[in-house]
Amino acid sequence: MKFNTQLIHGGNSEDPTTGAVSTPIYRSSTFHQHVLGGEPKWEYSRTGNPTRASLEKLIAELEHGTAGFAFASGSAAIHATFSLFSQGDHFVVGSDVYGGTFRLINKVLKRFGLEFTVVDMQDLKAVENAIQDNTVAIYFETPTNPLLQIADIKEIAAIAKKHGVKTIVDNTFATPYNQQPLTLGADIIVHSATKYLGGHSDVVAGLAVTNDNEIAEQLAFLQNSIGSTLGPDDSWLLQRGMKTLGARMRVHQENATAVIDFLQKDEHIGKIYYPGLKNFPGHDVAAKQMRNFGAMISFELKDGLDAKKFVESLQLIDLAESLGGIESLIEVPAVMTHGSIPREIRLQNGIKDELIRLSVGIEDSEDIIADLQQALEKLD
Ligand SMILES: Cc1ncc(COP(=O)(O)O)c(C=O)c1O
Ligand SMILES: N[C@@H](CCSC[C@H](N)C(=O)O)C(=O)O
Repeated sequence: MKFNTQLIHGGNSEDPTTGAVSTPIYRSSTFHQHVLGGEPKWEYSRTGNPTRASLEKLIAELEHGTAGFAFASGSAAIHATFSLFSQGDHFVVGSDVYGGTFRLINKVLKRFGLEFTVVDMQDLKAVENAIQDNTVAIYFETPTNPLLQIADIKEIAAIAKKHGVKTIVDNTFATPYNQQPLTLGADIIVHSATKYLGGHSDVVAGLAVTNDNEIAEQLAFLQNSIGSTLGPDDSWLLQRGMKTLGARMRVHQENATAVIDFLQKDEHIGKIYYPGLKNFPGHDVAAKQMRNFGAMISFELKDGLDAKKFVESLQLIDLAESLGGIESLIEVPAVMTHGSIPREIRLQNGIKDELIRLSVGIEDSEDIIADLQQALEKLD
């Protein structure tokens, strides 16, 4: 089955008892057991739920994994993944990650004795040099949030394998439509499914996928033990959203290309961060490992122009945290999504106070551009 067909017909796309083509929402918290002490397929909905299982099967298929796991948020999926490891274990982690992941690492996981070395994932030598005797995994995003930096998954996974450590990729920005890290050598993928996978800004969810049976067994154990599972209603809503991922991504891409073209020509715009630009540092690697470059764009205004006034002047594009929804969203990472990173570390990692991040939606591109233009003209 090809990708778009899989989106629609993958998972348990037909209910075994009724033939319903949309997986039913099984709201039951528990399931009747016919035999005491038997091994029922379903016993309790934290342990396993048919609606959630359909979604988990679908994401495993899309990412070429053998097992998928659905969580109450992307952060919960990331937390469960790090919970595979133990006190004293060391991780090499990308320097540009979502602010909440930085917070989880620094304010939570470190308290439990996990150790981290932060590295620019674009520098393969630095990645290898950061590996220590107690390193267990390399964790990174590509493209990153919010600088759109590109890490070479195949090369990093090869370094990891050479040293006997795991590769964990946050595939939120690319989605399996644009990039499939397990096929490039990664061991675990995590997603904030709140973003492109859900696609309609109406569900908070997280997913993890692996192709390693031992990790899968442990993740199932942790998912049940920690209990931050995705409920059946949200599982259904997410799978419903995912059916149109391919169709949405094509329009997101078309619109992003038009917006990039506009931004490049506009006199108010300074630096643009977008892997589709030929002179962007990660362009060649992105072209090699991604189907297309995606619809996340970060940019700076020319020196002296007021970023606050610009984002507050937009009328169609929402000033809001999150990304990947059908509606265009804009934000200032330093104040919003990456506000939990101390300013000096943020600046050191390249996230300027004035950086603006745009998630290009699937409205008519003329309207998105007209809105950007009118807000930019207010700066004159
Ligand atoms: C790249 C990335 N990973 C993980 C997360 C966490 O996901 P969630 O908000 O669903 O917990 C986010 C955003 O929140 C993100 O942008
Ligand atoms: N205020 C939230 C931040 C949510 S950011 C959501 C998303 N990852 C994005 O990058 O837009 C928090 O502090 O967790």
